[in-house]
Amino acid sequence: MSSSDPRTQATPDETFDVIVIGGGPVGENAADRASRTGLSVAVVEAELVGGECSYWACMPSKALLRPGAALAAARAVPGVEASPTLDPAPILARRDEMVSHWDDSGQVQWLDGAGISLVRGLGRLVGPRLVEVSPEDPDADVDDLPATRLIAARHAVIVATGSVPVLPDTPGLAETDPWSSREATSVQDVPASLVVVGGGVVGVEMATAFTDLGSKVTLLSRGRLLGRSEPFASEAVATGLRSIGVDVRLGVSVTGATSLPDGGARLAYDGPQGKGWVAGAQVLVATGRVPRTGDLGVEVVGLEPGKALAVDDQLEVQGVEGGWLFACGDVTGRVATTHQGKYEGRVVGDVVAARFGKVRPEEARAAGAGGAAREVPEPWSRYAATADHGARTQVVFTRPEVASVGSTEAEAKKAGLPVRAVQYKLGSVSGAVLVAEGYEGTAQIVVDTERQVIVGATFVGPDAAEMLHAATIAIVGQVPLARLWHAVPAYPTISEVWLRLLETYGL
Ligand SMILES: Cc1cc2nc3c(=O)[nH]c(=O)nc-3n(C[C@H](O)[C@H](O)[C@H](O)COP(=O)(O)OP(=O)(O)OC[C@H]3O[C@@H](n4cnc5c(N)ncnc54)[C@H](O)[C@@H]3O)c2cc1C
Ligand SMILES: NC(=O)c1ccc[n+]([C@@H]2O[C@H](COP(=O)([O-])OP(=O)(O)OC[C@H]3O[C@@H](n4cnc5c(N)ncnc54)[C@H](O)[C@@H]3O)[C@@H](O)[C@H]2O)c1
Repeated sequence: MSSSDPRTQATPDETFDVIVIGGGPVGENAADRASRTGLSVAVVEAELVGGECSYWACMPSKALLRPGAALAAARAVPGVEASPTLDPAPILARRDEMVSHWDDSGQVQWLDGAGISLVRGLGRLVGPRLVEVSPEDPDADVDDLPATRLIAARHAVIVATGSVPVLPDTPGLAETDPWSSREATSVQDVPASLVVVGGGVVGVEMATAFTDLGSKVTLLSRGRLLGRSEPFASEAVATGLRSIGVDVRLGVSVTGATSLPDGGARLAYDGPQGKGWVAGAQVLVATGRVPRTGDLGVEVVGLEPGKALAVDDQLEVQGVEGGWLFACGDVTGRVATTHQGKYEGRVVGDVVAARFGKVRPEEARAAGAGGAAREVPEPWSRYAATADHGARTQVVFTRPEVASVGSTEAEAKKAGLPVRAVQYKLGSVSGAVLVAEGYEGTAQIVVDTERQVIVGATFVGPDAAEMLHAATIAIVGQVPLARLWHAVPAYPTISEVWLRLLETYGL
């Protein structure tokens, strides 16, 4: 859009210091921090405040997965009466509670309490610091939605619009009316059988959840499962899925899909044994997500719609003049987890609050204020998302769980680090034996042998999730192994594996 576009000349209906487009978990955090130095902040949200994570992703998926994990834990201890199967009705009812019945009034109340304005509708950039907000579906009955209006930001716009699922252009696939993770996590009627396409995080978690709910699940994956994880984690998850009854087919590429007369679908694929097919009552496509910039108007500031918004460590969008456009969360393409996105939200909120709010001059400088002569904020300061690089965390809530932080061994080697990986079987630790009969799991640390610090860690096993944060602290703190030796794990906890890992390394 040129500066002669009538929308950029129009008087805005309202002006705020900061506009956040997207009221998901990441946008909420950014807005909260940005408002802390007296700036007025508006959040523009097209659907529900709380975003994908609260209603169609993290919360409902974990609510569906927890009962299976609890039952497995009960079964692993003699003397505890465990039911033979799970009952879907109360599981779905609890899921509904966890997503507040897809009602965002609690989150809206929170925004109100924090003094942040909510502007409902789809936000679109129409010029520098200018956002047009319109009802998301212009044809809908929208009595309660405002007509299109123009809002302006005095200082900054922060984009936190998240991501959208990808549907491969496989012939016939779209016509089978496949589920994305939205329909899967909000399921009301559990299908008798489910074919999952994609062996990433959504694929393996949903294969687990729907098996627990009673579906007969087949999972088709082009490569190994969880392709970015340590290979031993991929193998453990494949074994775990097969042990609960999932038909896991690896190395297969879906070539076509046909709808069946009874409402199901048949998928054809090429696999290691040649051509094959599988049919199911429902198909779930879990082949990844892309940043949501397609409908955001980024072309007006010279960026390409559909692409990630590339940011620096202050979350300032690269390639846009004037230091006013920022982005955080899934839309940046950096990391696609809620917690890492919220961390970015806190960083960008603090950067904006310090650069444009009422703070001491040295604080503003530390946050990178000052135009061309500005200082670059220090790594690991509150104005830099340093942990995005070497200390990303993720937990995959399968059985076994996979919890990881930092680099895998392969990533560290690729980055040219001199590393050595050491593993220890969790089942040999007293704490694990007490938690479950026949506990199976593995812990691994990747050590930079020159600096004698940990650069990556992976824990695979029941309840491995809760072991992760110790590793995260060791990595972020760059704690030398010689000092970690003095972090004495309590007996008998599963964390005693830390001692065993250090002994295995040679301490
Ligand atoms: C099935 C599933 C399970 C997951 N489980 C986990 C998990 O256990 N742990 C974890 O850490 N991560 C998990 N994730 C990833 C997590 O959901 C995302 O990383 C997280 O939601 C990103 O937050 P966000 O705020 O960037 O985006 P979102 O949560 O997608 O929020 C973006 C918001 O922006 C709004 N929006 C978009 N465009 C506009 C616009 N133009 N105008 C106004 N509003 C707009 C949307 O309506 C939405 O509310 C899961 C993802 C999926 C799909
Ligand atoms: N517990 C968690 O933290 C959690 C849970 C779910 C999702 N998420 C996030 O959500 C994002 C999306 O998850 P996802 O599983 O959809 O994506 P993903 O990128 O993790 O996995 C996608 C998988 O689909 C495969 N694939 C891609 N195109 C394909 C095609 N045409 N045919 C067959 N397979 C194909 C890929 O090889 C990959 O294995 C992830 O980045 C993840 O971080 C996180």
